[in-house]
Amino acid sequence: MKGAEMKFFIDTANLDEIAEAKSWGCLAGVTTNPSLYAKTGGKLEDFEPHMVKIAKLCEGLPVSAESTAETTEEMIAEGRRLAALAPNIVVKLPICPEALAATHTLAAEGIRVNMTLIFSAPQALLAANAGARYVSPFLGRFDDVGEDGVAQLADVVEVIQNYDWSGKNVDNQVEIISASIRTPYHVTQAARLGADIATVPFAALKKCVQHPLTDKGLASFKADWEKVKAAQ
Ligand SMILES: O=C(CO)[C@@H](O)[C@H](O)[C@H](O)[C@H](O)COP(=O)(O)O
Repeated sequence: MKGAEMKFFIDTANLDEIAEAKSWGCLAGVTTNPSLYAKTGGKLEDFEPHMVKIAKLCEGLPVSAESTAETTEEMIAEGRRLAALAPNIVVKLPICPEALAATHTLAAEGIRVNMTLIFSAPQALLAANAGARYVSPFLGRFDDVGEDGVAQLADVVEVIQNYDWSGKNVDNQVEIISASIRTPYHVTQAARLGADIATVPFAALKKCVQHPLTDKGLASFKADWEKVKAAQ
């Protein structure tokens, strides 16, 4: 089923970047991961309070907080703890057998799970069947190894949109978050394929706003307006 729009999430744990992107009026969510949290310079004990800050800043919007647990039991415990931090926290788990089992339990409790590190359609199908609310296929990392990330995303979009996921999670739907987005080209391709969401790092988001011809056009509008003013 096609979504009403393609939503923009920001892929960062940096509060200033999130606040600025939110001020643009087109932000629909936030995704974070351990590497993005590490980039903020945050300490281990500040991780959960930091996620609460993001969740408050983006009240009502889904904010993915990633678990670093390794066993199913630990993932369930951490998932419950993260989900209890704020109503808009989505528990992010990397696909593996332990995480599928944890997703099944968490989804049955009404907790939203975003299954990440998806690199194939079967992985996405397994995640959705286990109860994931979101699946996150990666684009850029395919390009890094000389493969076609867009073609892989096309497979994921097609197979997920082939089915009705009612009864699998609390919202009865699975949304595809295109992740590892590096460029405006990736955003265009994600939208062309009908992915529900593109989660975009702040630098790439800014590149999506800019275009050299926009800058050129603006400069000439300004110059011409100065001429109008000077002629008064
Ligand atoms: O999985 C999600 C969103 O659900 C992302 O946060 C994901 O972790 C990131 O897009 C990637 O890890 C970023 O990867 P990259 O820019 O290093 O390729």
